[in-house]
Amino acid sequence: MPSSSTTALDISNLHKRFSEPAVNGLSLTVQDGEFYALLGPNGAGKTTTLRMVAGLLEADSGSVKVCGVDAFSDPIAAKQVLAWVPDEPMVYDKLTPLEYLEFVAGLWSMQPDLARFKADTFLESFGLEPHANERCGGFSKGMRQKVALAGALIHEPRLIILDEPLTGLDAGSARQVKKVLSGLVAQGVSIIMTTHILEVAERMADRIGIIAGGQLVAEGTLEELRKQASAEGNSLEDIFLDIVGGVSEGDTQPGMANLLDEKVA
Ligand SMILES: Nc1ncnc2c1ncn2[C@@H]1O[C@H](COP(=O)(O)OP(=O)(O)OP(=O)(O)O)[C@@H](O)[C@H]1O
Repeated sequence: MPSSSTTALDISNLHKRFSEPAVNGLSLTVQDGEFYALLGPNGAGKTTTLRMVAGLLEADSGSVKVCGVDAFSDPIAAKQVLAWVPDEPMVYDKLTPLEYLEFVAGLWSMQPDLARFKADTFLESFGLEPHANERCGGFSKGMRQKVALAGALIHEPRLIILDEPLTGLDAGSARQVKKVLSGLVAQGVSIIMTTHILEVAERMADRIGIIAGGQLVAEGTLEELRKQASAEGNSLEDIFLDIVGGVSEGDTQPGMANLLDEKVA
């Protein structure tokens, strides 16, 4: 059972190697009700870390605790308190959003009345109400993303793990998703999210962790990061580029420059 610990996520000395080390002794914590943004250049190990936390990839060593539950020795209990939303979410084309959400709620053995209430609430929050009874097969990528996100949130997880949740969303959809996430954090839910949209991390995150080469190279509030960086400017972009340098790992392209072109509402 989850403990009453105030730590929603406790990652300690996590390692994962493919042909090269992808995650190399990473440790970080996310407190209850905290919004934590995980930043890093391409190939830094962000997705690999989150996949291990979500129980989708076996770690070589280290430990992960989700709301006090050891995710490696008790993965089912850990999965009950977390939500995982990958960057390419999957929904069933032949189901309508309402059917999909009721199906997912059924997998969690939720009471039908509560499931319907939660489904209606999310469909409204994500502007999907008018499409509640249309099949997902005809939906745009952004609409499918919002349906998948609603499905991941319906069982009232205490820790939400999001990998690039805003990629591919238009400004209006991004705003809807950000509003839902902020509302959940205000209720005490914890979020760890990867993003290349630094403006989102700057605006939404309580704390920001920067990883490079599979290791946490900086962490703190925006103010704390400002003090750690020697950047002349003081935007998160300046701090980020100062800390990780301007070049992505294994990449000859300028680091975040192309990604920073993405703008959100
Ligand atoms: N299944 C895999 N098999 C082999 N190598 C992998 C696998 N998954 C990830 N890697 C490698 O591990 C390293 C970290 O990848 P990861 O996807 O975690 O980075 P990331 O920080 O999420 O990058 P991005 O910002 O581009 O999504 C990369 O070098 C990647 O090529």
